[in-house]
Amino acid sequence: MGNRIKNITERTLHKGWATLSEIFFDYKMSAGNWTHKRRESYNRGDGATILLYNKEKGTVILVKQFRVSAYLNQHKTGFIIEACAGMLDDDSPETCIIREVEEETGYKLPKVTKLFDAYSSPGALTEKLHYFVGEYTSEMKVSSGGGVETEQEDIEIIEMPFKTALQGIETGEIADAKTIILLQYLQINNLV
Ligand SMILES: Nc1nc2c(ncn2[C@@H]2O[C@H](COP(=O)(O)OP(=O)(O)O[C@H]3O[C@H](CO)[C@@H](O)[C@H](O)[C@@H]3O)[C@@H](O)[C@H]2O)c(=O)[nH]1
Ligand SMILES: [Mg+2]
Repeated sequence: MGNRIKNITERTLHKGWATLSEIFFDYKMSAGNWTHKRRESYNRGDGATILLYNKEKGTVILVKQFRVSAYLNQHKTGFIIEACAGMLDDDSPETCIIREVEEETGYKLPKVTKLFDAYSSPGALTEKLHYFVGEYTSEMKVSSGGGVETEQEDIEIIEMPFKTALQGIETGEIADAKTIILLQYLQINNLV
């Protein structure tokens, strides 16, 4: 196919908590002619997410927090039920997710299993999300969780039957893409 992208330039439109950039590049169309494109791209770094499950109890642990973007886009309450997740900052995905699980849920996991990476929304975000699953037991609960207070996090921890979570996808109570992907991964692979 040859190189179809050249002359990429980037200009920062807004640098705040994350960075919104304007990207210009030359793009060779399938027909062979070159075009000039402009795209906006939002960069808040990469992240990691994990679904905690307990096979014996048939349960999963999810977290619930207010997400203003969903609230602005028709979610009834804005309180979204999600798999635990966090931004990598300078850590490896595995170190990040073990830290986030403890901060958000209070469980300290000795081991996690990496599944795959996926771009969260490649039309608009740079973000690549690293997906994990991990088995939890009650002995792994070391603190109350709930998030980091200095970061104003206010996270509710929800332990629920795996079947109830699957039903939540059908009813719309669970409406977060990474969470649906992970629940279906457990289902397809008969892990719970
Ligand atoms: N001040 C400020 N704080 C922010 C802003 N946006 C987020 N934060 C805060 O930054 C922290 C980020 O928390 P994390 O647990 O690291 O990330 P997350 O918000 O749960 O996001 C995770 O899931 C997302 C997918 O749903 C992923 O997009 C993301 O990469 C990460 O994995 C939270 O305290 C959040 O309130 C902002 O614009 N301003
Ligand atoms: Mg988080």
